[in-house]
Amino acid sequence: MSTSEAIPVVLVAGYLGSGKTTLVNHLLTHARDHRIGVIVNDFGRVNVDALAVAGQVDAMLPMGNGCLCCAVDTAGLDRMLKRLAEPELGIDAIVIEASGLAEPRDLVRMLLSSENPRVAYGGLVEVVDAVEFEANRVRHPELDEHLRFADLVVLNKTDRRDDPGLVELVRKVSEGRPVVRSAFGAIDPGLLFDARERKPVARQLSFDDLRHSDSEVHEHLHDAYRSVEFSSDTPLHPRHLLAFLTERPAGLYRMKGPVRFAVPGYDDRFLLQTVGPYLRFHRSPWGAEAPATRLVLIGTGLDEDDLLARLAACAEPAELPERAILPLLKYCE
Ligand SMILES: Nc1nc2c(ncn2[C@@H]2O[C@H](COP(=O)(O)OP(=O)(O)OP(=O)(O)O)[C@@H](O)[C@H]2O)c(=O)[nH]1
Repeated sequence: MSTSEAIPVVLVAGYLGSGKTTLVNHLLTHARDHRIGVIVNDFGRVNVDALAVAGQVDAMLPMGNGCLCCAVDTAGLDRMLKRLAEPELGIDAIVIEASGLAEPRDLVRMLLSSENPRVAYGGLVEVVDAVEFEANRVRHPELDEHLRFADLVVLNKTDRRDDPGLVELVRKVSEGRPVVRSAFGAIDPGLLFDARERKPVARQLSFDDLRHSDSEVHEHLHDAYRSVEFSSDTPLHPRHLLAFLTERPAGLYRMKGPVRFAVPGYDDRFLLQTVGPYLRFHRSPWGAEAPATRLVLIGTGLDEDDLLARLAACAEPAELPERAILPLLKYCE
């Protein structure tokens, strides 16, 4: 299996009672054509309650909707990832629900150090209780740091408190992380990951798909996040693209798509994937696909015109020497 097909592993963290299980269950029940594997990193306490998983550690249950659930302790994480990533399971994404007391950094570190080529870091989602936000910050000052470490913040329980000032505060504390509001964890799975191979990339993230899929989720979508598409037949200058990627706008959560460069010897398909600050390219031949850059950018508060103009400015029709691409190769798998 090529790394371009690596399964994203999304970590869902957040303080006790913030709504992590509710969000995970929402993802499972709104999976549409995604197949999601769930790992409850809960140090013994199984709490995927809405799915009635009354298992013991390492239990793995095939669910009616095609999902798999299991519970695992930290030591077993790698083993569970390996099992869930078996190609015959056809899993599109793996979601790990951290214990409310877990240190998200440890989980991220563990994931990034995984040597399993079938899985890839898919982002740290920090769930925040809108009602208890200020009180929890006082009781647990480390929560501020968790927010700064997150790739995406889900401000949950907005049915009980929906305050624009709070969104601003969360954005400030998290130092500009993308923030989406939710009630009962109702975020669109398409924000976190794509369905693999069953649909062409161009459709995976289209608003039309989302519009016609689920009205409840859809209601949150417009103000929750947006996707911006950029395409160019003209090759991009690797250094200019890297400069863009280094200065990604704060609200940009993830980015994906093939990139074309005009560097002799490097005219392959460079599949770009970013989540938060993480960035990688997977290089492979174009095959039957027409060489062109086609990127989808997903985030909150994105300035589409600015993004498109900055990406268009990366176009460089002239052939470039090898040294132009060298700095980018360290992000290649
Ligand atoms: N009103 C309201 N209640 C919510 C929302 N999301 C979750 N809850 C409730 O809040 C409680 C805690 O939700 P969970 O999803 O179990 O939270 P958790 O973060 O998994 O909790 P721990 O596993 O204990 O850390 C449950 O009673 C949920 O039904 C929401 O958006 N609005």
